[in-house]
Amino acid sequence: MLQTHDLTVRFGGHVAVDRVSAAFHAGTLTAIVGPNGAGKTTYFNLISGQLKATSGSVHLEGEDVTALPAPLRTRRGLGRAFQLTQLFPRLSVLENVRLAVQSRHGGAMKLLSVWLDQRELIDEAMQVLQAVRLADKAELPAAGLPHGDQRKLEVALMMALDPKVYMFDEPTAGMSVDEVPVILDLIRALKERRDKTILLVEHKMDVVRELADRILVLHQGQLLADGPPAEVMSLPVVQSAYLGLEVSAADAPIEEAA
Ligand SMILES: Nc1ncnc2c1ncn2[C@@H]1O[C@H](COP(=O)(O)OP(=O)(O)OP(=O)(O)O)[C@@H](O)[C@H]1O
Repeated sequence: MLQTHDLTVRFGGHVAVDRVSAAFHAGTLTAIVGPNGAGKTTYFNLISGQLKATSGSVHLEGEDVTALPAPLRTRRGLGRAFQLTQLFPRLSVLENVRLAVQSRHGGAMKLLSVWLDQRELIDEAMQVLQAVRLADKAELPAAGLPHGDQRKLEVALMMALDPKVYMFDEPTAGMSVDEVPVILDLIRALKERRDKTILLVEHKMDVVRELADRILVLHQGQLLADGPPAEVMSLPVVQSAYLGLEVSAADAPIEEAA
């Protein structure tokens, strides 16, 4: 289980994420929605360790990981789609994914011969590339991929690490219409496995409605609503937030509105 407790970050006087408490369970896909600037990406950054919290905590499987830097949180099983800056741009697509597969296997592969190591790692990396439909671009340098393919590569790298918690931040943004279903199918397949905790920041409400077991609404850094999709989306306070009307979590507590 992943938990945030009163998670908060301030940038000067601005509180971008404001005492957000929530728990995320394996087998559940939670969509995090909210208007632009609501704090969704910042909340992700606090969970993954890209940003240091001003106060509050993040727990993974009962362990307090709040003080851990991002790479150590990754090792504990928190998977955040890689940013392009974290790739090896001159290495091929396949090499990048192979390195991610290798880092997941860690010491376990040492027992095998070097040749077997390489063969198995490459086979596994190719399977991941097939899943995201990038196998035909395996030999190209990562930096040369068009935008949609780079987004697929980000997902491929996360899959190669096979974390306990998958965090997708607008995974289909900037993709062409024929590429979007590839990523959505993958997320659907992950969900069907029932053993992964999936967090999805997504603006497209049709995607959210189809995939989410639960919706968490952020508004001005605060948790405005948290619950099953139909229930949450029908709340007047949520509709107001989406229409951009003046509203705050304090004006309409979720308990009263539900
Ligand atoms: N490093 C930073 N320094 C200062 N302000 C920041 C920083 N990161 C985020 N913010 C501010 O925090 C607020 C929340 O931003 P965030 O990107 O998390 O929103 P979001 O909900 O993901 O928005 P969008 O849907 O547009 O991506 C915004 O007002 C943003 O300007």
